[in-house]
Order: sequence, then C-alpha cells, then structure tokens
Amino acid sequence: MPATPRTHVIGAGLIGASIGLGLRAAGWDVTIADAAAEAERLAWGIGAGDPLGHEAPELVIVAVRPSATGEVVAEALERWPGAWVTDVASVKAPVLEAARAAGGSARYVGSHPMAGREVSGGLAAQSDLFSARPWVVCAGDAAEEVVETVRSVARTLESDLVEMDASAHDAAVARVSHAPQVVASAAAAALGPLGADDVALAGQGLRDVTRIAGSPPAMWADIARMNHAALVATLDHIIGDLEDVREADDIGEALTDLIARGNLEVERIPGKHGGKTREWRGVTVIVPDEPGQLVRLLQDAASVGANVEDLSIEHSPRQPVGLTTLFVEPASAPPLVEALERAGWTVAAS
Ligand SMILES: NC(=O)c1ccc[n+]([C@@H]2O[C@H](COP(=O)([O-])OP(=O)(O)OC[C@H]3O[C@@H](n4cnc5c(N)ncnc54)[C@H](O)[C@@H]3O)[C@@H](O)[C@H]2O)c1
Ligand SMILES: O=C(O)C(=O)C[C@]1(C(=O)O)C=C[C@@H](O)C=C1
Repeated sequence: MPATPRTHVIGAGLIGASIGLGLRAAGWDVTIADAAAEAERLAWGIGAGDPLGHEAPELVIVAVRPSATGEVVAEALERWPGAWVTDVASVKAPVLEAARAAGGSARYVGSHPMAGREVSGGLAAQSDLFSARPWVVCAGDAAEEVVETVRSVARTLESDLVEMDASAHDAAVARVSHAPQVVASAAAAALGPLGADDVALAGQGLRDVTRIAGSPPAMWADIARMNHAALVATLDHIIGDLEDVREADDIGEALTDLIARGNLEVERIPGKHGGKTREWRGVTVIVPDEPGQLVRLLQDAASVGANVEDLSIEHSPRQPVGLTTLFVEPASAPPLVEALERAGWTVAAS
C-alpha cells in the first residue's frame, strides 16, 4: 500500500467532506460519493474529492449515518476486494460485527474521530476539524499493515491517535459523548414552560451546557439504538445522582456532594491537546473595547515567548472593557504578568 493510498470516501456530510478536504490538503488522491446527488455535488464543488473514476480505490472511508454504516462497509468490502475499509461511525462494535458477517474483517479497521459539530452536512465541513482531537482506531481482526494505513489517515489529519477495543470504546463514549448529548437536550427541553422573555435571561451557564442541544436528532437516534446498553447504564448513573439530590432531606448537602464530585471529574477532561489534563494557568487582563486591542495583547504575550494555549473573552455589549483570559503553562504565567503590566495592561487575576 502506498503512503498516500487512492482513497474513496462514501458519505459527503460533515465528517466525510471534512476528511476529504483534510486529506486533499495533505496531497492525497481522494474521490467522494454520496447517496444524495446534492451532497455529492457540493463535496466535489468545495474540493473535498473528485467523482469516483474507473480505478478501484485502495482505501475506502465510510462516513454515512451510523445505522447504515455496517451495510455500506459490507458492500465496500465486497465491491473492492483489493481495498482496505474503515468507517467513522460513533459506535464501533456493531460495525465490526457487520464486517465479520461479510467475511471481510481482516481488511476492516474501525475509526472514530472524536470531533464534530452540532450541525450536519458538507456545508459545515472543515479541513482541520480533526486537528488535535482524539481519533480512535479499533484494529479488530485486521492485519497490521491495514491498521497502519488507517493510523496514517488520523496522523495526516493531525489527530491524536488512540487505539482501543471496539466494546471498550463503546462503553467509554456512552459516558463522554452519548449521555452528555441526552443531558444537554434534556436541559434545553426543560425551558419548554418558559416564555421568550424568561428564556432571554439565559447566562453563559445555560449556553455552555446546551451547545449540543442543537444537534440533528436522526444521528443521535441511531447512536442510542446502536449503543443502547452502555447508554442506559450511564443514564442510570446520572438519574441516581439526580434522585439523590431531589430526595435528600438537605438538598444543599446532596448538591454539595454532587458538585464536589463533578469538580474532581471535570479536571480530568483533557484540554486543547487531547492527551493531557488542563495544566495551564489563566492570566485575566482588562481589555478596552477598541479595535486592535486584542491583537496588541497577543503580541505583547508573544514578545515574552508565552505560548497561549487557550483564550476566553468575557464581554457584554455596550460595556467599555472586556475581560480576556490567556491560558499559559504555569511557569510562563509570572513573566507574562510582569511583561503585560510593563506594557501598560491591567492584570485582573492570575
Ligand atoms: N457529526 C459528528 O459530530 C460526528 C463526529 C464523529 C463521527 N461521526 C459519525 O460520522 C458519520 C457521518 O456523520 P455526519 O455528521 O457526517 O452526518 P451527515 O448527515 O452530515 O452526513 C452523512 C451523509 O451520508 C450520506 N449517506 C447516507 N446513507 C448513505 C449511503 N448508503 N451511501 C452513501 N451516502 C449515504 C447522507 O446523504 C449524508 O450526506 C456518522 O456515522 C457519525 O456517527 C459524526
Ligand atoms: O462537538 C460536537 O458537536 C460533538 O458533539 C462531537 C462529538 C462529541 O464530542 O461528543 C459527537 C459525536 C461524535 O461521535 C464525536 C464527537
């Protein structure tokens, strides 16, 4: 197999078109197809891949809705007997079973990029969608050279490669991805009794908790059906915690316990680079609401070699200043504070 195999993507939605854009940007020869003519034309138009020609692909990437993935993987294994096949569905064990049932599991490797958006379709595609995000590879029954080719897709898209057994993957994503979707949707649905004026009171907390409540239901219905047992086990855990709070004699005490446990666990969620926990420190600066100020702040931070790992801006309309927090390695924080104050900035917290 060449280092950049002739690759065919089936499914030109958010994930398939993003993979096509990213691989092409790295110089891969990519073709792309979709059951919907409009999606296919869009993908060709934005440069996510060419129409499939006469030459058989060497690598096939299936990026269709989760419930259709097993069938499309089986068809690809049969149609291109010389090709290696991977998929990106959010649940892995049922797809491995479908590859086994088709007698092609030696040429099949499961993938799951842990990156996406709450919108679907190729219009939302981004070539760097997977950059610095985990990309799970489930080797299953495949030969090492097949697994290595699929790893090279993840590396080319600058993802952080993680290797897992398909069932262990499914149990983990029930907690880190599938149950959070249910909880976000439930939090948003609880707004139902409120009128528009009351909903307008929403602060940043509700926005943070409900971003993914805008997700398309069809994909999540498929995911829930395919990962039913693991999802229900996670929901039981969450419902147990909620019941403990509701039933407690002292609701404050019960909530203190829940929030304290949440405080501990949230610290374990990896930051920007995926592999490590959040290790950086925030330096919060008062920034006047004038054009060019943010650029000046970042330039001043760069002048002392501070690598800004993340950035947050708290700002209300019509307010003359905003609070900008620069997140840096702990050791970089003191020299950064000193340099910013020397440059005339007011550091509000560090
Ligand atoms: N959206 C996310 O956040 C995300 C993240 C990681 C993985 N995934 C997985 O990626 C896959 C695709 O998700 P998406 O968000 O790109 O969905 P999408 O709805 O944006 O795109 C899916 C595309 O597949 C096409 N399609 C459906 N059946 C087909 C078939 N039989 N043959 C050819 N094309 C077919 C549809 O027409 C559509 O254009 C899913 O399996 C999902 O579990 C999604
Ligand atoms: O960022 C988002 O919008 C997502 O929900 C992406 C997300 C997730 O992180 O849970 C959702 C489903 C996929 O299987 C993988 C990633």
